[in-house]
Amino acid sequence: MNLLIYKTKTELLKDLAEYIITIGEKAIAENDCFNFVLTGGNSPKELYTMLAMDYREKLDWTKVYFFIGDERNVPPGHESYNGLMARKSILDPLNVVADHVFFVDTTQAPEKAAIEYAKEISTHFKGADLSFDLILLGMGDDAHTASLFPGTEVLGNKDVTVDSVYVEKLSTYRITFTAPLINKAKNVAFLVFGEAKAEAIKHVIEDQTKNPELYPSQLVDPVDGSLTFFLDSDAAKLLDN
Ligand SMILES: O=C1O[C@H](COP(=O)(O)O)[C@@H](O)[C@H](O)[C@H]1O
Repeated sequence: MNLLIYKTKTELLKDLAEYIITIGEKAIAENDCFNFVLTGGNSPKELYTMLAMDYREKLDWTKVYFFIGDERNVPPGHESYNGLMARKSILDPLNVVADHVFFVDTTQAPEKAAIEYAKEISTHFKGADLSFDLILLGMGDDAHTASLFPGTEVLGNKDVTVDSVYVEKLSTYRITFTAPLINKAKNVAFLVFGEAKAEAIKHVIEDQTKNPELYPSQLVDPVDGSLTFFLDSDAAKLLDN
């Protein structure tokens, strides 16, 4: 596990953008494409805008395939739809073509949407291992990541797939990568900033006895890949070192 702590969010985002470009270049050099999973929520918006503006000449974006690690069960045009945020902040500004974007079809029932999304991913990987080049993750202040929320059934899903989950405290369904699918990735990076996440991050990184039912981000532990936490000093303020 790599732990990177930055004084400011701006320094963090710049370094994370460069890390993404490095991984993208390597993937394209090796396989002629970069399979990149985006995180949702608020935290990545500035990063995505930065990639689309300041890094548009730094990578061959026509070779990138974009996925989303979790989705809210709202129509695709809804302001809470993670894919819409991605569209506005990075995909449209980079003129990414439709067949390089894999988003969850929430016009279907959540169970069906999850099954269809898993199928689309499998088809894209043409029967090979479902190992993304990079999965970017955020984390909520309750230590959820993707839509792996505390106390939910999906935490026990051992399949390398996409699942639907009812999140009681939000009274809604979500569609999410399972932990085993995340853990297949070649690289996983957490983007976490702000004081509100300090306590959760302390549990996720430092707890000797893991309790993923309470802190689901503890489930993230790539089998063969790298795991890097990009934190600002506020999110890292309760860490021992
Ligand atoms: O609901 C979600 O929350 C997490 C964290 O979001 P943030 O707004 O605190 O950055 C996010 O990683 C996930 O993709 C999203 O659906």
